[in-house]
Amino acid sequence: MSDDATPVTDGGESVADAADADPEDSPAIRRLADWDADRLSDIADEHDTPLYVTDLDRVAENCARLRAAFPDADLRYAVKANTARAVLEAVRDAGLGAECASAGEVRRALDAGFDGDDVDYTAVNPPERDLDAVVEWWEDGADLTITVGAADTLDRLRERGYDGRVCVRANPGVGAGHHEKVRTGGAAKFGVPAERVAEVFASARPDFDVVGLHAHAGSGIHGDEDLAAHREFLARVADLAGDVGDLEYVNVGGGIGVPYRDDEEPLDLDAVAAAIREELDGLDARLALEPGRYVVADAAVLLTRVNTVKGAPNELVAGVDAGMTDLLRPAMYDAFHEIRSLEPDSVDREEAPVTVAGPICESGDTFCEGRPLPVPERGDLLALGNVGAYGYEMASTYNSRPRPADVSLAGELLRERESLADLTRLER
Ligand SMILES: Cc1ncc(COP(=O)(O)O)c(C=O)c1O
Ligand SMILES: N[C@@H](CCCC[NH3+])C(=O)O
Repeated sequence: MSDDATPVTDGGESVADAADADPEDSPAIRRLADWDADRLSDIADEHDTPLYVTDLDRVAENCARLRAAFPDADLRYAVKANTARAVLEAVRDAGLGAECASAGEVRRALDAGFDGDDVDYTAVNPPERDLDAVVEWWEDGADLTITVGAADTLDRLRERGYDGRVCVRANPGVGAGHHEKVRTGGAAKFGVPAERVAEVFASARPDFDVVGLHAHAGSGIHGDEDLAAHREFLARVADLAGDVGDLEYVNVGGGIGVPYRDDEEPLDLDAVAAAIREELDGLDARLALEPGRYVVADAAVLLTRVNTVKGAPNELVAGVDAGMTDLLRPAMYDAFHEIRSLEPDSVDREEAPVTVAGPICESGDTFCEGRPLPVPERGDLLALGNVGAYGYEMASTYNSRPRPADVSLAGELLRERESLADLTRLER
């Protein structure tokens, strides 16, 4: 990496704000047990459940720790992880840019005040209307970068008269991440195959301002096996960057994982940074990263109330008012989320294996099966941890369930609860 690399956003006041969050003092992970049960209970009483509660200060702290570990890198928050405007503003104030997966995310980023030149649009098989919109905003002065993963996309940009900044996404053939469905590095739909990268760069250079090489291994990289795969990914990216040369930056994507279980240790960010530096050593280009999960995962909890308790002591089922429509990750990836009873007397209750299940008509609508928890009672308030990333964002209205509300820990309404009327608003 070049020594004169500079942060993507001017240091200025906003970076100082993130530094105010004091990365030294902020723990590497905020455990579910660290949330103030009384505060969460009050918020649930006021706003009802199911309810996301988001700690915007924690978002700033996470940004500050990233900045401390990668002082010279272009950091672009992957907006898809959590698009709440207040979250985007916290990230912007912390001095990070925005990485966007669609025209909709680009619009959200611009509306949240990101400068156009701090915005990347990662165009994966981009729909016509997304390209139309993004090129229009570029013509209107948003000097964004479009990350392109296919020669076809370059042609479609040429047809639209776009000659702005382009970053070419390579598929280095190796992926990493918490589940096969989120390992993008080797999946054919993403990026230009390694053997065609040089050719695509050569064809793009006369027509666009080609600024970078991009690759993304996958999401939720955590644990030794993943880190080893990520190393291999980085080595391949470095080779490709060496082959194409003359780059402003090499973007190694997102993917920094967080621990979801209480007994898992958080990643050592400095070690991750050192591995990246080692593998990319000698390249005359800035480093760019686009973390999503790391910024927001532990900044939110999902509150839900028990409405049904049934079953024999050894097969207790706690029926709750949140379901896979509010938090899809357990149903989709068998993802583990900690569950904590927020009832003051729960510490005095016996523990038993409990299945926590939602109101949806599928057996997959289960947050845990037979997990040791204090014996639940109807009306109990439960919290699910680490839901800030890909929690609310993957919520749906399946079974005609309105999406939940999202409230900041300070009590500000970030996203209203959907109403029954909202469910039919688009019908004609
Ligand atoms: C291109 C790209 N960049 C960044 C990210 C963010 O990943 P994560 O939230 O794991 O950091 C993703 C999601 O996997 C992605 O697809
Ligand atoms: N939605 C996934 C992450 C996908 C990342 C986007 N490429 C999850 O919840 O883990």
